[in-house]
Amino acid sequence: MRQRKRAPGRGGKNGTMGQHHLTSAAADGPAATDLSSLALDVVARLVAALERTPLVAICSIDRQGVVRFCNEACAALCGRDAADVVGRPLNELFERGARQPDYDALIEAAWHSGRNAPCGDWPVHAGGRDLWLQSTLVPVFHDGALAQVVCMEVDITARKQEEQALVAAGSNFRQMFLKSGDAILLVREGLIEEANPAALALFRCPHQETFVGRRLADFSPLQQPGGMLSEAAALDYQTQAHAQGNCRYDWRYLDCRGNLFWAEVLITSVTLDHEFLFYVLVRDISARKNAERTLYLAAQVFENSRDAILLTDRERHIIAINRAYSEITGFGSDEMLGKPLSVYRSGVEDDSFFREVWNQLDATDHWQGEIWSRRKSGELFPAWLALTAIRDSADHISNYMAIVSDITERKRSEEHTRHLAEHDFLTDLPNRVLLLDRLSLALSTASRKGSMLAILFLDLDRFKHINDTLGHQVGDQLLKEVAARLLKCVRKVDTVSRQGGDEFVIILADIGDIDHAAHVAATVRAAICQPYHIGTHELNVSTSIGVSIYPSDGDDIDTLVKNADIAMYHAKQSGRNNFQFFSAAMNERIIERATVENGLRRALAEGQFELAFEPELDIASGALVGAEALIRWRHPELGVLLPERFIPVAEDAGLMVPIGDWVLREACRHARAWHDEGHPVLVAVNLSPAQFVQHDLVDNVRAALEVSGLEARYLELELTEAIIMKGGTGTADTLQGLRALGVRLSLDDFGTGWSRLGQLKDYPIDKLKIAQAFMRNGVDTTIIRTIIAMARSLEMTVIAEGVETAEQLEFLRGQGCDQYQGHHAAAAVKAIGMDGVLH
Ligand SMILES: Nc1nc2c(ncn2[C@@H]2O[C@H](COP(=O)(O)OP(=O)(O)OP(=O)(O)O)[C@@H](O)[C@H]2O)c(=O)[nH]1
Repeated sequence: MRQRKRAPGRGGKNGTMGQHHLTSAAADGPAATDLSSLALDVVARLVAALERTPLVAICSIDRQGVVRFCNEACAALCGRDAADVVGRPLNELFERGARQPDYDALIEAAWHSGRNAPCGDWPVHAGGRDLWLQSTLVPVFHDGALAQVVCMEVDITARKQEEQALVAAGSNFRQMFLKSGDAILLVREGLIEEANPAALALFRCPHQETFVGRRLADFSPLQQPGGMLSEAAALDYQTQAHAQGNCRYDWRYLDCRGNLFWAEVLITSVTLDHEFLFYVLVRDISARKNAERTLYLAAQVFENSRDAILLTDRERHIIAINRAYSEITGFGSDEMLGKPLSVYRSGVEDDSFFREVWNQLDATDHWQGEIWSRRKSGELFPAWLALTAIRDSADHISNYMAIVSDITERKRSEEHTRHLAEHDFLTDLPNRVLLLDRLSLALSTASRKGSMLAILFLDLDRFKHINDTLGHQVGDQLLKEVAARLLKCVRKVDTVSRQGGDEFVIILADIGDIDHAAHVAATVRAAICQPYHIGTHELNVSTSIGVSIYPSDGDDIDTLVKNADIAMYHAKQSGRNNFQFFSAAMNERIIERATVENGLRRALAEGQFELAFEPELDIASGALVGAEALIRWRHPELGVLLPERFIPVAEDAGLMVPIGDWVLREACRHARAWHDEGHPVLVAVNLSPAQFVQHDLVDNVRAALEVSGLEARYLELELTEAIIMKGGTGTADTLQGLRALGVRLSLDDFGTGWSRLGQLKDYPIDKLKIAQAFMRNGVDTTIIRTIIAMARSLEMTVIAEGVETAEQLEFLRGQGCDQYQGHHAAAAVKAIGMDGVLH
């Protein structure tokens, strides 16, 4: 047995107390003498092992509780040398606090019973540390008597701490499990083992038992929204969780009341004692899913809307456009985003329009209306624009949304529908509805302007006969052709409508006088009478027309139409193929005009016109210097008619050119005859405006001179101021052309209409005729004086018309007037026997 030197302690005399004690115990025991040296050696080794074992702290105490032996581990546990431990009370080395009495009782029991005390865990303060010790008390006998109690202490502090930590952790997790807002389920071998209160609430299950023992798949619909079977999908996720430790996914569950809800699931795979568990965390995300769905739907609506949608920021800069916007306008996102909304205005509506729009939008958050929009190609299209202001949570406008609907088609179809409603299907003329509308407009315009309008009511004559003999189809074609002809007879401002059947109504807007209406009625009648070629048929048809005039025949629509209808009935009664005015007086006037017009044509052909001559005398010498040719119509029934009776009709009927031509030739012929008789007198011929606009006036004058053999200087052409005022370069050219022939030009009726006296000197005028008006009612001396002075300064001859008295003549003479004409001149000519010259 190896001996080790040890420092002497209070409890020992020579070195290691334990060795000494045990050795002595072995040497002193009754069996010691019997032990062989081998046995002694074994005991010694065991004692040494006990003394040095680090696992168990061993000490022994005497009946007073004082330590008599301790091994190295025990000394280390006390934080002292072994020598310092031996001799100290055990309770001083290992303080057991409140449980000390229990421990003391155990020791006492051991001493009394001589039996081992049960092993126990004790919290102990030793060596300055708090420890957990597992203590065992073993009584040791010596010579049959209980000599010591051996205390064996195993330091279990680390294990105890671990156990406590585990308990603490377990408690925390439990708390978390119970109080978690998320549903947590523990699944063992595919079956739910436990569910927390949040799970019960989420799945609306009344008890744990509803869950326990069931599969999670029992709380899912058969299929998930993606179409997969729930069971197969769940298995997939579990496999993933096994492989990766956990797996997160969205899932559609079915609660205990049969309602579906969305959840986010975190499934964690846990392995415990070779068993697989799933820790399933279920969080209700219905609200999020709904929001996602709403967002998704909003995005879908935005993108798939057939209307163009455009979003702007608060400053009205474009931040998004949808596909339809690009399709409708042709503008892509790259061209639109970031640009101000105003850049894409069509330009049709002005700034003030859009100011109003934005004012209303900012006030009420909405505006909608029709505008013109422009495509990238530049094409304009009608659009319905709906603007909405979008507000943030603080109620401030954060964005604007514009929805632009292309309403081109709608407009077109509305237009088409309206057209169908307002037009006659056969002729496409306005029908009665549109006619009344137009008539109402025309009437209010006429009433405002104080003008006249006419209504022509037409009905084809014996149209039924065509239908009956040739069939409706031919009748229809005829009606179409009639419509086309009617349109050609009127101006754009007039309206031609079909009332139905073979009746048509024409509105002639803003007519100057009833002659205009009569003229159109006559033109229409003539146009309808022209033969029609329909298929193989040549047809002749006539029409009867009734005319009413606003305001004289009525001032409202119904009266005017009714009266035109009555007038049309009269036309039918009067033998058809004619027109009648509603008012008898007008009818008479129109009939007279028609009679005159027809008579004029005959008069030209039959030579019923004559010329009378009014002499023109030189004031100074009293000599006959010329004669003005004046036309007369020797009417077979009415006798001699003065120009006032027939010239206006001739002008309207376009007869002034042939009549004027006749006058010109006849006057030249007369003048030449006077010359041949030895009277070199000048002849004056009035030109009408109609002649003046003729291109061949100069040629006609030349021809008249040539045919008659009259020298040009003896022909004087009288123009009116109106002719010169109306004329442009054409007038000046014609005047120059006439002047070049050598004829003289005089200005008739001077002083009544001339507004630009300055122009006078630009025209080759030889003579001014002071208007007769200045001679009537006494003499307007100022004007006559002015005209004479002006003629003088322009070196023109001046002649006064309508001179009736010697006083007038004297006045003119006093003013230096050159010539005169009128009754006084005629009388003078008679007196000197010259009147015969002019016949
Ligand atoms: N082809 C054709 N005929 C029509 C249409 N609408 C009405 N009619 C016929 O037009 C004819 C009109 O006849 P009326 O105006 O009454 O008599 P009319 O034969 O013209 O004789 P008067 O008017 O007295 O001169 C009738 O025979 C109708 O059947 C149509 O759309 N097409």
